[in-house]
Amino acid sequence: MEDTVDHLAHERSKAQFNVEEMKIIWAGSLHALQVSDRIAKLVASDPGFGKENRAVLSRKDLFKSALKKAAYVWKRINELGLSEEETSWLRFYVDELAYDYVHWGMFVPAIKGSATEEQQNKWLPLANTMQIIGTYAQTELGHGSNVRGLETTATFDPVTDEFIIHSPTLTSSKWWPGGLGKVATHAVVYAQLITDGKEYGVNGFLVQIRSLDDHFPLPGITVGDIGMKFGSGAFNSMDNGVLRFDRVRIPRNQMLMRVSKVTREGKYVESNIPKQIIYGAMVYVRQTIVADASIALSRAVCIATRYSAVRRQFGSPQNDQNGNGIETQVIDYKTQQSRLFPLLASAYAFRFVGEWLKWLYTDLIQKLEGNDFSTLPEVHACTAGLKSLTTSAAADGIEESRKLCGGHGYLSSSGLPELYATFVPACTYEGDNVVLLLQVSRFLMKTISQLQSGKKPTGTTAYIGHVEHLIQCGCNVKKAEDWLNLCVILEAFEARAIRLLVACAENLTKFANPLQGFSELSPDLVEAAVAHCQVIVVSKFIEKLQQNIQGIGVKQLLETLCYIYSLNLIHKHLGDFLSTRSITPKQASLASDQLRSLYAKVRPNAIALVDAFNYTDHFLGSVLGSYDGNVYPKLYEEAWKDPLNESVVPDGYHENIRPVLKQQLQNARL
Ligand SMILES: CCCCCCCC/C=C\CCCCCCCCC/C=C/C(=O)SCCNC(=O)CCNC(=O)[C@H](O)C(C)(C)COP(=O)(O)OP(=O)(O)OC[C@H]1O[C@@H](n2cnc3c(N)ncnc32)[C@H](O)[C@@H]1OP(=O)(O)O
Ligand SMILES: Cc1cc2nc3c(=O)[nH]c(=O)nc-3n(C[C@H](O)[C@H](O)[C@H](O)COP(=O)(O)OP(=O)(O)OC[C@H]3O[C@@H](n4cnc5c(N)ncnc54)[C@H](O)[C@@H]3O)c2cc1C
Repeated sequence: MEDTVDHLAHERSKAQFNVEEMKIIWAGSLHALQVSDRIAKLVASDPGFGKENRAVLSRKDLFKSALKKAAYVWKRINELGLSEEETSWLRFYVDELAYDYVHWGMFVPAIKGSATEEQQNKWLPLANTMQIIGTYAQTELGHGSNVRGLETTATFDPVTDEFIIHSPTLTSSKWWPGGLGKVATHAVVYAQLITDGKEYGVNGFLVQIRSLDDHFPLPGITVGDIGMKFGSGAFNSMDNGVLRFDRVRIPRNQMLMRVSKVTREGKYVESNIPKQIIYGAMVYVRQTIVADASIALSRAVCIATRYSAVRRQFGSPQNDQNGNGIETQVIDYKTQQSRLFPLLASAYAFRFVGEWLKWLYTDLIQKLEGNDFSTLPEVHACTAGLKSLTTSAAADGIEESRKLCGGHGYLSSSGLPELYATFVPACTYEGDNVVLLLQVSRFLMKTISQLQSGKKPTGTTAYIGHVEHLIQCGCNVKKAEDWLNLCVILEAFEARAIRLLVACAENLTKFANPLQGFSELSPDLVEAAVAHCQVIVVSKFIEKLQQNIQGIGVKQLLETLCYIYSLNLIHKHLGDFLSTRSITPKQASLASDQLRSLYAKVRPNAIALVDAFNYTDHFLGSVLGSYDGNVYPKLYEEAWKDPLNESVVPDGYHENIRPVLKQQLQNARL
């Protein structure tokens, strides 16, 4: 008989805050919570969205199952007449990577951002109804980070009014685009534009790659899948592809011409729109990846927290003299708390900074519509930096969550290995995390150099305008409780960031060649960029706390999490804080003392804090993280489902086990 006991009920009863209100904070609004909750339940109750066996499917079967699910998603969206908001929640909860992620996540945004109105009117209706399926073909075998170095060419032929798309070398083969391998019918292809014998840099072109009748590649096109990727399941449901062009002709009006165009006569004409708008789809996606990071991390933390409350090891004070009695919940070990609770705090921190980044991006789009490009550099730096910071931390956090679950965390049924394998490439796609931090540092060095000309930094760099104060100020913390002051914390982060940035700027002046200086100092520049991004996350968490937060205990708990996020970072980056004299060694030790008290405050609320994510068991996909905490029967049951257990004596016994055993027996007799 099924066990219906809630093994975590006691934990839930200890919560000191209103969980339902916290769910609203996490979701962003009551409306968002209601819609997401409704769609989560819809997905969880529909067998068409079941996700059993993913880890044991062969690549072909996994891909086929992802195709089936993507088609079913599309069918249900249309049958139910879901709104755009409901649709995105549906895809989110279905939780299976397929071509539709890149179609909706990159192909459509690339057209929206880089095509003219006329082009949008032609292509968007086709894409929006999935009469065509698209991919984003930028990266090549030889070049990913260095977009300017792409080799694919698009040469204008004035005789036929066409572009000739060509892959001149092996390394110019497009490599990685998602959905390209087996599904996409069209691609936005990034290529070097050549007209009238001159090169005009990278531009986007809309190219049909497969027939809409029989799905065969069009003449001149070679296309296929790039092969198995890291981990079982995970990104292997996606057909990341390779694509080569042998002088493929497309009409001139399939160059995406919002930013610049080629006339009928072959003249290249630039508009007053910055060229970087061509990279707009990347800015958009980087912003969404910050939200993905908080989801992926919160999912891992939810699993690790629930399991840590169920799992017991060693004796406890309640034991009798013989050591008999109840063992200690591993969540009560201080080491477990010091590893787990900062991750929990980070999940909330990333959620809030992601929410703010979405606002910043929406604001940019509105400004662009009015031809105001002033915030583009800052938005580029924020999306690049926060994408880098949050994905690196989330990937590390998922792996730490696996370790927090001990041996069982290594089992596929814990959900953690696949979550890690699916999420870790976010550190690479949409820009390698180090390359992106170098972009941030370039922006910051520019901001600092402009101080001399009297330009006042604004937005996320406003603190750089207070350079004199921040270089001189000292931290006033004298006892552990003094750290419970958000202004003190923010100033310590700002002081550390600015001191690292100014040191970099000063060191750069020692090089006659600025490019060489930038390259020599790049490790320091990356560290300074991280410090700046941490200022953003901490300050946005603090801003969140200043909003009208309802519900008993909710604000207090969020404050506790904000302190944990910040003080743990001080602990982790102590070298920076000490070497810049932003804090003293004594203050560092007081921060550690305060962290211990903060962990004690979180402990009774830990389960409720992960319940506030409102994840269904279907979405979590973990026997260790299920809501009821009924871990052991689920683990036991799951093991028996493995294909190896379909037969008692394994296939191959007669060929490969029995002869070995016999030989051992014969050897022993000799
Ligand atoms: C059970 C199942 C388990 C499931 C579990 C699910 C859980 C996981 C959760 C979520 C997973 C969701 C997965 C979703 C699927 C995702 C699919 C992935 C799709 C990936 C797509 C891609 O990767 S597309 C390719 C992206 N490529 C890159 O990002 C390349 C990086 N390189 C660059 O961006 C640039 O080339 C670089 C900026 C590095 C170039 O440098 P450089 O040549 O020096 O600079 P230049 O080009 O000349 O620029 C000069 C100038 O322009 C400014 N600038 C640069 N870029 C931008 C920009 N994007 N916007 C605005 N401005 C820009 C730059 O700062 C310079 O400015 P100035 O200094 O001159 O002022
Ligand atoms: C799962 C997945 C999905 C993807 N989907 C798509 C897609 O749909 N469409 C698409 O076009 N692309 C896609 N990509 C490609 C992705 O965008 C690139 O892999 C990414 O931009 C990194 O580029 P790269 O592979 O050339 O890395 P490289 O640049 O070769 O990086 C290798 C190493 O060199 C370092 N490095 C590189 N340049 C510098 C520098 N200037 N200074 C210091 N260090 C440097 C990096 O830090 C890294 O450690 C995908 C990739 C993955 C993994």
